[in-house]
Amino acid sequence: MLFRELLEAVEADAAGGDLNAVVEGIAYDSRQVRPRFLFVAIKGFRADGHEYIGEALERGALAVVMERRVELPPGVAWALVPDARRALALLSARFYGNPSFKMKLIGVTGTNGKTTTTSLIADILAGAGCRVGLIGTVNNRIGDRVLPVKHTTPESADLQQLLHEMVIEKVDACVMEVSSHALALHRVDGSEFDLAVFTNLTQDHLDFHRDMEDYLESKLKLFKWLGRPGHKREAGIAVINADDPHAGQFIRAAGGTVYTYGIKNAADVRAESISIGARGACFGVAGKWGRLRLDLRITGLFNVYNALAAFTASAAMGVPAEEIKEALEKARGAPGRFEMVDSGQDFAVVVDYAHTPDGLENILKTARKITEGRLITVFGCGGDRDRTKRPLMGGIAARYSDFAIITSDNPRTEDPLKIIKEIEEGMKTAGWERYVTEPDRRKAIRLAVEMARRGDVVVIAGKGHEDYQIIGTRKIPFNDRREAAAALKELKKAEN
Ligand SMILES: CC(=O)N[C@H]1[C@@H](OP(=O)(O)OP(=O)(O)OC[C@H]2O[C@@H](n3ccc(=O)[nH]c3=O)[C@H](O)[C@@H]2O)O[C@H](CO)[C@@H](O)[C@@H]1O[C@H](C)C(=O)N[C@@H](C)C(=O)N[C@H](CCC(=O)O)C(=O)O
Ligand SMILES: Nc1ncnc2c1ncn2[C@@H]1O[C@H](COP(=O)(O)OP(=O)(O)OP(=O)(O)O)[C@@H](O)[C@H]1O
Ligand SMILES: N[C@H](CCC[C@H](N)C(=O)O)C(=O)O
Ligand SMILES: [Mg+2]
Repeated sequence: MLFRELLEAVEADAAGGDLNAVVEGIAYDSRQVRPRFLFVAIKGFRADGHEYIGEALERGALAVVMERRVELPPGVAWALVPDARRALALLSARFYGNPSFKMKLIGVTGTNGKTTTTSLIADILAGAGCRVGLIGTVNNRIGDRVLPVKHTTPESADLQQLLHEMVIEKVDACVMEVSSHALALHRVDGSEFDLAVFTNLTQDHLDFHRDMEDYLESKLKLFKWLGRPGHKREAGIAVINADDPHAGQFIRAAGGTVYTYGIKNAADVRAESISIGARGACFGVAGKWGRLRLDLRITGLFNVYNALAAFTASAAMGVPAEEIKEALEKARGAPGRFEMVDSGQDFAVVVDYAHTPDGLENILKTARKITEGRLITVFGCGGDRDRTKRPLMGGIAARYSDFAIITSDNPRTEDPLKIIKEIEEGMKTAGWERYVTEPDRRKAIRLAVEMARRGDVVVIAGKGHEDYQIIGTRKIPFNDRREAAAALKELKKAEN
């Protein structure tokens, strides 16, 4: 595509060089530049893409989009833009032919429940005969083809390329997780959503967002876009959790049609007569789309919310209630979310991805309901992430567990012992002493399994599906489910 045609997608302050240059690809990282590419220079948190323009040109870039003027060899096409991340998104959308216009695009945002809810919606739409794309934390999928992920929500250029591949592969609907980072950093600008779901807003990411207000503002963006004049889908749909204290703000922000779901407050779709069992949740759904009973294979009150969100979104898109029921009752949810590790032992071992105060509270409340003996919690907190959630999670573990083992999550570049100490503060504030610390996650899991007796429940929280542990800048293979299974196997050997 000609550079000048691409530029129609952005409001450039100035442009020059060979505007008729034919751009064959777009890169935001100099190391990914190939001959005849456009390089977009982003001033990041750690590095400044403008410093890498030289390297991009050496690799064959023929055009550069930048926020500040950098001397370029004559002839190289260029444009100056006020916000390079936004420009990257709009240029990429145009380069790939605005793929989001060619399918139904469903975005799910919220602190917790995005992966689970997107996977449920994807199952329902696939059951209804759609070819489905999925974008999120665990993996990206085009139909049955599974692709690896770097982020929950990809950088805009990667996202547009992926959506373009989905168009080629005749995807009817793409369901994607939209993280607050993505909204704040313009990764989904240029993607137009038909439907947006809000799950909940609780504390997380205060390392990145100034405060909760700033976190909320970024999530609201997804809803402000819906159904606005000029938006290609003037009839956008918003699906909102009526029980979240921020529901009103989302409802007011949303354009298009709003549907709410909930358990406590008045809502268009409500769950009633809920029973939470070890192997699943069972409840009635009543409201706008009639009345039916759901017998799910996933459990916990939070999964009742996720299922309600998926139900409401799919019903609003026209999937018949009976088809939704069939798909939801078969669904296994996302891997590493309340996943039981069962080797025939007489206590339960649950691996879960809870890594926020609210997530941990929910999972432990659910675990409590199925615990006859003691609830033993193994958890840590990620390094280089929101520090203020550490003592809160310590306090929550203290409130719901009979015993806790504080260990390492992904310490990244922080000192694991320092992270553990910050978690411990929460236990100390609660005046609770029934815990030990064990920075080696493998040993911590073994210890929990060795301690467990008949009727106990061991919850291993924080890493869920992750198959690695990030220590320093190294990513080493590590898998909670496999570690728990290995610990159980050893226990059996020792008993025989
Ligand atoms: C906080 C955050 O989201 N940071 C993202 C941001 O990084 P940054 O601004 O620090 O980038 P930088 O390293 O300063 O580099 C600036 C620019 O120079 C370029 N560069 C750099 C080096 C070089 O040799 N050449 C070059 O061109 C880089 O490609 C980049 O374009 O832009 C980068 C390029 O897209 C992202 O990779 C990076 O994600 C980092 C790695 C990250 O960990 N993000 C996490 C927190 C995240 O996004 N998480 C959310 C989910 C959270 C949740 O829901 O729980 C997600 O959506 O995954
Ligand atoms: N609706 C919910 N409300 C509160 N907690 C939830 C909810 N759904 C799931 N959880 C908890 O949060 C954990 C993460 O769930 P899930 O992966 O679906 O969320 P996510 O929003 O995709 O997380 P991430 O931001 O890391 O991508 C689960 O393992 C569970 O402990
Ligand atoms: N998307 C979240 C995942 C956190 C998972 C947890 N295991 C951790 O590493 O903190 C993040 O990047 O903050
Ligand atoms: Mg997720």
